[in-house]
Amino acid sequence: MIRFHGVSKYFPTKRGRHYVVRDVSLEIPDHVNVGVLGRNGAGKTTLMRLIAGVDIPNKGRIERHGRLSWPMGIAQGMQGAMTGRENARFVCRIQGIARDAIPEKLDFVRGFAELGDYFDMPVSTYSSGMRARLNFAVSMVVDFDCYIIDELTAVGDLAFAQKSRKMFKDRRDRASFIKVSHNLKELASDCDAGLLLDRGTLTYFADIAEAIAAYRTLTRQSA
Ligand SMILES: Nc1ncnc2c1ncn2[C@@H]1O[C@H](COP(=O)(O)OP(=O)(O)OP(=O)(O)O)[C@@H](O)[C@H]1O
Repeated sequence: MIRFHGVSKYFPTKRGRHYVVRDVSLEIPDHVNVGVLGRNGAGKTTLMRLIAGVDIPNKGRIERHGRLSWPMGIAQGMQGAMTGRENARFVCRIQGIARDAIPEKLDFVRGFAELGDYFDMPVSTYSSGMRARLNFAVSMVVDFDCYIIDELTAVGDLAFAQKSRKMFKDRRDRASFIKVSHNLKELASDCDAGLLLDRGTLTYFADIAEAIAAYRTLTRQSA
């Protein structure tokens, strides 16, 4: 369960504060796959960073129960001077994976991220897509209760995105996700519930179809 208690997040601009969320209180239940909707620049990436705890609110707090992943999909979070293998090994260690289980996890990451020989080269030599695939594959070796996914389709090609979606389907009974996507068809088929972000307000819909309908109304109004 994730609970927002009076959460505000803003960025200072020349014209004053730009609010991504303003005084938001809501609850995201456990075991529910949630699709995050919002227009370009609404603040979806910032919201995912807040939920994952890699960014903090200006006001209020976010209560989290269970193990949440870091934001996946974006090409961040890996040490450029270290190789993909070293990064993956480091994460395995800090996440408490048994030493003798690590080689198998590293093989999985190398294969899943489709890095080939680059796995043993510094991450600074990777393309942003390769970094994001590494980030994604590494998070898959940890048993999180909830995965925070920011635009998976931006991670790589369609085949990678499909493979990743299948991975979540296979884990459905033990893990859920909160994901941002501009692909409404994908959200409708993969998610149970929705979060709609618009001009500082964040609304939780227990039914993804209702969230998509509200988002469509919003985009029609601003068209
Ligand atoms: N570090 C920052 N400093 C100032 N403004 C920022 C910062 N990070 C984001 N913003 C602004 O906050 C708003 C939300 O950005 P964010 O990237 O979270 O939106 P988004 O909904 O994910 O966008 P998109 O759909 O285009 O990917 C944008 O207007 C952006 O310019």
